[in-house]
Amino acid sequence: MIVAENVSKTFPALAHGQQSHFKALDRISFSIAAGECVALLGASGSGKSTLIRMMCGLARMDAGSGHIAIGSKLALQGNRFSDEIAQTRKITGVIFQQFNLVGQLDVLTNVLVGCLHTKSTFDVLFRRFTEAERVQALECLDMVGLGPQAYQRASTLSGGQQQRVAVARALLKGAKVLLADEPVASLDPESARKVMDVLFGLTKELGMTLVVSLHQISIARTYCQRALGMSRGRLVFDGPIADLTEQRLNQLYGADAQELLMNEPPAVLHVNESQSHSLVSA
Ligand SMILES: Nc1ncnc2c1ncn2[C@@H]1O[C@H](COP(=O)(O)OP(=O)(O)OP(=O)(O)O)[C@@H](O)[C@H]1O
Repeated sequence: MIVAENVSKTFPALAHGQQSHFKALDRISFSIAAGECVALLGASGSGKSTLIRMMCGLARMDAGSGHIAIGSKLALQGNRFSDEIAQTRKITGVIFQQFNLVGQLDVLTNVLVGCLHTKSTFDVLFRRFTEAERVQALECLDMVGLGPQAYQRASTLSGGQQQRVAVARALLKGAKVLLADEPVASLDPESARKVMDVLFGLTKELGMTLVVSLHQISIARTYCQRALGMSRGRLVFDGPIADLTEQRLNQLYGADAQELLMNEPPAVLHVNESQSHSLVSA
């Protein structure tokens, strides 16, 4: 479902007052099968967000890089967007740490934003949505446990609820691939658990592919079977999350590994795959 081949990204930088460059991604290659749930791990600055931005087609790679394909369509090739990028963007939903909701609009309208790519500029400007779109958006809100909040202003929701609205928006878009960039980093443990339950439960139920960058190892261990581990722009681990030994965590996080493990919240209970998403409470 996702293939990355030889992905590199260099940013301009200053070193000792001189123009220089900084390699944020260095020849990254991996492939992810449909339906997989993969944790993207690594210390701050290791390149996780940059990689996610490439996968969702928000940024270009270096000239001479390989390619990124989503759902057998080419998104990026070398330093250019592919002709097929509209198709890869259409099936890719992105969830950021900072929810990206419009606070003064109601929750339902924020979800309806997920279908903007199917509408004309005129409809978008005047927020003209069909009854069918509204019904579908309400269904998506129900799926993340927020049906009753549909007509509340988005700004009145808690952080965890706002993140679930972002998930509902990706569902309405009909995304087959979900890329989540630190979706629970700013949430308390209980809200984080609810958001991860929704993300994990729905992606399993709908057969979506999930790549989620996380700072909390315990959350990654609870929900994901596989991890990609980044260090200084390089992919240094790709395998079952159970194989992430202390030695490998030291490689990923360096001197911060011990502190990170000591500050980990207790592992949350693994959501039962047969549990319905309707169990999620507001
Ligand atoms: N637009 C940019 N210009 C210059 N450098 C950048 C730019 N974007 C990212 N970088 C650098 O690239 C490196 C990787 O950044 P990135 O945000 O991908 O890391 P990350 O692993 O997601 O970190 P965090 O976990 O803190 O979000 C960092 O050193 C960052 O400063």
